Amino acid sequence: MSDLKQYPQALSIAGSDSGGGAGMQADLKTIQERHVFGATVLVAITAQNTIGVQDALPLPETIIDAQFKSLAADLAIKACKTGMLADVTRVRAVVRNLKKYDFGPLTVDPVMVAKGGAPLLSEDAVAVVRDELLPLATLATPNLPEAEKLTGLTIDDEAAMKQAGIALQGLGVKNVIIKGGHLSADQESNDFVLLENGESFWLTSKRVDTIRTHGTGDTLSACITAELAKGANIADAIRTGKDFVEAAIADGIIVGHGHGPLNHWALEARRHEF
Ligand SMILES: Nc1ncnc2c1ncn2[C@@H]1O[C@H](COP(=O)(O)OP(=O)(O)OP(=O)(O)O)[C@@H](O)[C@H]1O
Ligand SMILES: Cc1ncc(COP(=O)(O)O)c(N)n1
Repeated sequence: MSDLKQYPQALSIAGSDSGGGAGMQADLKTIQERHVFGATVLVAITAQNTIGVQDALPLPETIIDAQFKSLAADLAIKACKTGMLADVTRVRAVVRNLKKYDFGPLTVDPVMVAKGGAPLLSEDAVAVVRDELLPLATLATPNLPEAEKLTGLTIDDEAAMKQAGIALQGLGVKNVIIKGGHLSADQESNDFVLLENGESFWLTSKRVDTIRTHGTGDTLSACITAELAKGANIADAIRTGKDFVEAAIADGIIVGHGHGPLNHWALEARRHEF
C-alpha cells in the first residue's frame, strides 16, 4: 500500500511580483502555508520591488490559454483565484478559460493599483471585470477604491461598505468581502462580509501601524482559496483568511526599503513558536 500523501490543489491566476511580496508569489506562499498544493496561470510579469513597479509585461493570450489547458488535462484543482489581470485582452482570456474548465469556486481579487500607485489593470478593463468576470465569482474581495470603481459609490465609512456589498451582489457575485484596509483614519482594519444566503458580519482586527503591507489583499484571497480547496464552507474560509493575514501583518519581517512584504509564516509560527 502506498503511503504517498494527497493534498488539495488550488490555482492562482495572477501576475508575477519579482519582489516576492504580492501577486502570484504571495499566493503560492500562502497556499503552501495552508498545506494545499498551488498551481499557477501566469498572466503578466512585473519588475517590482517594495519601492514600486518598474516595468510590466502582459503575456500573450496563446500562452495563457495553453497554461489553462495544461492544468485541466492533468491536475484536480478544487478552487481558484484571480489577481492582477493587466488589461481587456487578458481579462477576456481568463474569462474564456474559466468558462471552459471547472476549477472549483472562483475568488476574484479585482486588483487595480499597486500599493505604490502603479496601475495593474487598464481603465477600460474595469468594466470587463465588472460585467464578464464578477458574474463567475463565488467570492469577490475588493478593497475600498476597487469597490468604488466597480459600483460607482463613494465608500468612506462602514455604512457605505455595507451598501457596496449589496451593490456588488447586484452585479452577480455570490459572496462579497469589502476590505477596510484603506479606511486610514480608523484604529481598526475591519472588513464587511455579505454572504449569498443574506447573512452578513464584520471581520475585525486592530490596525497595525506599519508600511509593510505589500500583498495583504493577495494573501487574504489566497488563504480563502486554499481553504475552499480543502472543502471549507465560505464563512469559515473567510474567517481563516482574516486570521492568516492579521498575523502576517502584525508579526512583520524586514525585507526591502519600501512597502515590505508580509510574514507568511506568522500564523503557523504562533502555533508552534519556531
Ligand atoms: N495596517 C493594517 N493593519 C491590520 N490589518 C490590515 C492593515 N492593512 C490592511 N489590513 C487587512 O488586510 C486585508 C487586505 O486589505 P486591504 O484593504 O489592504 O487590501 P488590498 O488593498 O487589496 O491589499 P493589496 O493591494 O496590498 O494586496 C484586510 O483584511 C484588511 O483589513
Ligand atoms: C503582480 C502583482 N499583483 C498584485 C499586486 C497588489 O499588491 P499591492 O497592492 O500590495 O502592491 C502587486 N503589487 N503586484
